[in-house]
Amino acid sequence: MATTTAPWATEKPTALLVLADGTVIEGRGLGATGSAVAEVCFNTALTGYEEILTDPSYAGQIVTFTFPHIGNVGTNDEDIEDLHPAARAGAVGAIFKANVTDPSNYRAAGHLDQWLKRRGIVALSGIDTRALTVLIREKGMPNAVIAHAPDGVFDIEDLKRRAAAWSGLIGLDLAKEVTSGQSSVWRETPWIWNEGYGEQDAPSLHVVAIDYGVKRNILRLLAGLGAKVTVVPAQTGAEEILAMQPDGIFLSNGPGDPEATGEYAVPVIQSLLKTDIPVFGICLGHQMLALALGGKTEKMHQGHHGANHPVKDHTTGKVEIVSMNHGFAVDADSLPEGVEETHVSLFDGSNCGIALTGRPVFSVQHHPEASPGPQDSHYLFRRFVNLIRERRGEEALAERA
Ligand SMILES: NC(=O)CC[C@H](N)C(=O)O
Repeated sequence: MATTTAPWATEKPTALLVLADGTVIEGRGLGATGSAVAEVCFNTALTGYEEILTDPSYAGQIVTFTFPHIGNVGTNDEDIEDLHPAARAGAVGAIFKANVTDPSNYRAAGHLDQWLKRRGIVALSGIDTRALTVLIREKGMPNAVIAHAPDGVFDIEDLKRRAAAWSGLIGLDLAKEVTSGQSSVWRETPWIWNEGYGEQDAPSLHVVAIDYGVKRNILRLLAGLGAKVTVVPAQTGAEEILAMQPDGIFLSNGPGDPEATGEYAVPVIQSLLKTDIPVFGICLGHQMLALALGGKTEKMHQGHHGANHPVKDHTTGKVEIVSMNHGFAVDADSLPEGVEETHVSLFDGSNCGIALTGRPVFSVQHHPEASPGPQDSHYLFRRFVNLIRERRGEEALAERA
């Protein structure tokens, strides 16, 4: 029988979180044994831990869940978000407050502990996640090593050295680590209650999605709106993409520093922008579109990771509650003339969307595909498909279903 009480009175710690400043936090180990060095962030979503941990944008990160009870709905094979699960792109570590209980849910196929082991995610439970969250809010996202040893034996000085020596996410191109090795066609459509995922039959338009670490639900939503989606590796050249005769080009989310990834992605995006093909970017794709247009990105203090962030769409005046996962942001003041700021975070005023004036090119910082999170922003996929339909002389879909 799993326990949910803090075990320290009677147990030896079997996991440690060692921060780059030498702070050592003791917990109970679960998931993979061994250690991982990464940046620690916190995510405030109440549900969707499997989708969060398999979001490739979390590569190079350890996720602290502020929601105290994680794991009680178990795991299944449907709620994964990375395109190539064998490659295990996503978070390298996870931190929970309560110790993980046995699963209780009709969709559960397994226990979170076993699932974390299979995914190679090192995890720790039984700590004061509020205190860690306050620390991140005050000091910013720390670099750290998370270590799990079932016998409780650790070389703490070595862990401290490794945490302090890690370069951090600034300057790291992680998209090349998580992108597809080859092109593929995506046909799965969104999940429907009691039916599961669907299969596309007759796509009417073609979208090429550049995979910097794409989430599956983005591809499902595009497929559900009638797009045949060809997913191409991050380093695919513009000529090769244009030879596929896309009706639209999608720039995906992904991990790491947009400036580092931009080294090869920006020239490709700049070439694609010379055509009149509609372009839509999400998160890392948004940041790289901004870089391609001459803007700048910067590292954030604590980042935005959750499923309850209010964002205002200036083009309609409406507020949407969105899913977010980013530690870098576009500096709105750096945007050149001809690039409008379309969306803004109502938490801190940071940039959440841009569009090229008079052109079918736009992107957002948040995650309109949710998974997990609210579906308020699904309309952005329809906005993209409508730009494609307009260029093809077809009637627009209603922006909200
Ligand atoms: N979800 C994403 O695409 C994240 C983009 C980028 N890696 C960031 O942290 O800001």
